[in-house]
Amino acid sequence: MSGYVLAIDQGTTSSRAIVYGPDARPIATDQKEISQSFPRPGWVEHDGAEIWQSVLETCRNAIRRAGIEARDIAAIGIANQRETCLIWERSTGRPIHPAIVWQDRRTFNVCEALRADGVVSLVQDRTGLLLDPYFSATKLAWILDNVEGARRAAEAGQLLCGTIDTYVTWMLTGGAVHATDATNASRTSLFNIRENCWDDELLAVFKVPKGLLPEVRDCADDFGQAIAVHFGSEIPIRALAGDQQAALIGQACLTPGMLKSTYGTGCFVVLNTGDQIVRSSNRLLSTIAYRLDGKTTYALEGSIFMAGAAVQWLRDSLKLIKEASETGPLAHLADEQEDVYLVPAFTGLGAPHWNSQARGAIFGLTRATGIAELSRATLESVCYQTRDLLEAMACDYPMEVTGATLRVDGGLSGSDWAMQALADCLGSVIERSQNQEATALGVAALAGSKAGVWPHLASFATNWKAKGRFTPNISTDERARRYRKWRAAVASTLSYAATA
Ligand SMILES: Nc1ncnc2c1ncn2[C@@H]1O[C@H](COP(=O)(O)OP(=O)(O)O)[C@@H](O)[C@H]1O
Ligand SMILES: O=P(O)(O)OC[C@H](O)CO
Repeated sequence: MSGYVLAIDQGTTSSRAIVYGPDARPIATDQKEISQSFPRPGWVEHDGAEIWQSVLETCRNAIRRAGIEARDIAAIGIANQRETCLIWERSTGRPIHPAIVWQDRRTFNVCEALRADGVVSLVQDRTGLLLDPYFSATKLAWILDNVEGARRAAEAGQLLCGTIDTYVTWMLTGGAVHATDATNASRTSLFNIRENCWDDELLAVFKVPKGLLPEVRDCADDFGQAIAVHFGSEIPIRALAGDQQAALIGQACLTPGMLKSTYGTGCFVVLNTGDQIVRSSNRLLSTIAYRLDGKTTYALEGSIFMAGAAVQWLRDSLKLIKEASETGPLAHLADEQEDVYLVPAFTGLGAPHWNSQARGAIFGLTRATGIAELSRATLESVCYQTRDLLEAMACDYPMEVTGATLRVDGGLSGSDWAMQALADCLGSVIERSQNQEATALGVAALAGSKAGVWPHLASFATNWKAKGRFTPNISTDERARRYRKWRAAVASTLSYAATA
């Protein structure tokens, strides 16, 4: 065994595997898109078997490309899209229903009924989350209630459940380990973030049997061995973390007050709040940033459902572009006189609005509006939503919105045009990490340090470097004018959603 680390990043749009060398530099990577299905309006599903196959294949390809053997790998770390969950048969590993994805809104009515039962403050107090279909609990209960015989089989101990990290670990270990980490557990609505345990009262409220749930461990911990049949020899699994929390570590935001913004399918701003659970008055989430050696570090999070997904809408639904990367150059060509605003509330609006009923809207269309202007409005919508989050965060925690520095990563952060627009929108400096794959790096750092082949996490803070830097380039008045228009567009969208 030498100091190589294999990071798995199982995201909403794709699975990635990256092999890092002993010096923590990426040396080989592989990526495979996974399909998403939308069986009904507001429903979003993944095929669990496809997820598993894509993870296996990308890992094998990355190891081969790295020119190493499985026995050279000291540890595997797994980061994953959070909240998305599965229930599978204990005996075969076969999921009994497609994974219900974090974006899925099918349990809206269940949440409304629970709201009427008065459990909102119980959920908020114990979990730091809001009562919303976004989180896993109502999704798990939905599967149990809608797959014939599932509740009975669950009570008989024949089924197991988990978020994607747990399923991948189960499959990698050949069914030997049923575990998750504290960050993923904190996104289920079933985990008490103060007591650090599954909460019996919440399990009863959401009707999820405790026997289905995985054991909760530290983020850097012993998660067993990937069995030899997968890669030729056993590889220890030494870290699990939700992708946004892994990116917080990959961006070296390891001290209270540091924050990052990740632009993948959605956008997630996560602020490290240290050992303090900061309760938001602005509908942000209090959540677990990481748990190491039994010590929990907390975070405040703002979640936007549509960032890169809005770009995918231009590509896949409107078919205006062939590649996501076309949007930046197109936006650059947009007519400055056109003042178009897109509110991408395709599955409702996330933080700070949390409105499940809102739907997308475009404002300011003229006969001259074309692909360029729509591309610009799409990329700008991501920037304005980020500002909405930061404005809300600054009311809960002492920090600057304008004049600060924001670390960014994720697929969409690769767009220079979008990152310049973000700097203009916030009036802040945007620093793009030299490791755009901050999620994979973060979970590799956890696994490598646990396996003892990489230095302690703290050294990441001193080695962190920006590769791209974007500084604001518009006047204060123009920034204020555009943001006013955006807020008016959101207000109109919400008011339309409220119309019976
Ligand atoms: N150059 C680009 N310009 C605009 N959007 C991009 C660009 N590159 C990637 N994206 C968007 O970023 C998303 C992919 O980012 P990624 O971090 O891989 O997401 P995830 O982890 O959610 O699978 C896609 O939704 C894609 O539309
Ligand atoms: O797939 P991503 O990277 O957009 O992340 C999804 C989030 O973890 C959902 O909470």
